[in-house]
Amino acid sequence: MATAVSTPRRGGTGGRTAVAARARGVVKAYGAGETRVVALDHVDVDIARGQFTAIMGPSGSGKSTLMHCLAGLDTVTSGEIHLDDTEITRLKDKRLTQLRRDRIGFIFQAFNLLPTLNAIENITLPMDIAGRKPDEAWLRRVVETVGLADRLKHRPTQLSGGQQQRVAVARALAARPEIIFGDEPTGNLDSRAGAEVLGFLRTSVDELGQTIVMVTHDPVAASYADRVLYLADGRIVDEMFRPTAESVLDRMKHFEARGRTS
Ligand SMILES: Nc1ncnc2c1ncn2[C@@H]1O[C@H](COP(=O)(O)OP(=O)(O)OP(=O)(O)O)[C@@H](O)[C@H]1O
Repeated sequence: MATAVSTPRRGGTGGRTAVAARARGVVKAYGAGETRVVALDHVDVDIARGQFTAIMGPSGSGKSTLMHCLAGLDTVTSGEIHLDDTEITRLKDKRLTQLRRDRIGFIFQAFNLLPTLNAIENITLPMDIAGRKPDEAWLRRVVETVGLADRLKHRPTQLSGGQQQRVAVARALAARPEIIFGDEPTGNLDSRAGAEVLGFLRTSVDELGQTIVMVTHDPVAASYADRVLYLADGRIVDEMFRPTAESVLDRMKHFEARGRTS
């Protein structure tokens, strides 16, 4: 398959499009001449609002590049990316920085917490920097959703890895971004702590209406998503809805076997 798109429509989404982000004809090439690498090769994709989407594929297939382009962290070589009605591929640096700050949340493999700040200070830091006052009721709900209510005064070193990543999840959720991007958010966690964080991401989609896009290698992590996109050689080659760990693993084996015979 060449595309993973749906028709944008409105209604029941508070006036926003039902597609939170979309890519059309996106090409991303690094280098030039003999060292040119095409990381994304004409990718078309729609990311549905209020859904949890996982991006999978072999190492080097373009997962991180796609996430970075969708999130405005990297520029595209050609093609368009829209966040709701904003074409981010047209924005100058300053506007793009503002857009990332105001409309997008990030969770990375490294928790990226400031060691001198306690949990609640880390959670509200991006809003403090932006000069925005947190919505207290929302903040309480987020903190309760990720199970941190009794850990708010703890510094990162006083928290387990799983708890630190929950702080990072709460930090991403606190500003109510339109979309959260996660790059292997459970990559540094043991399976129990990883399951907890994934459970909270799932809850934030189901109960808080959050839109999440997550890059992962892990079929168990992908099984928390509503939809899995498969990349190979910079193209979207398949997608799966309502995945289970078994069905994702089966699909991965299929691609690996095909990769060996092609
Ligand atoms: N800054 C860069 N300069 C040159 N090539 C790059 C750069 N970033 C990525 N690439 C290349 O683009 C391709 C896609 O890389 P990308 O990191 O998106 O893959 P990935 O699927 O996320 O891989 P992994 O699972 O190993 O993290 C790879 O061939 C990679 O070597």
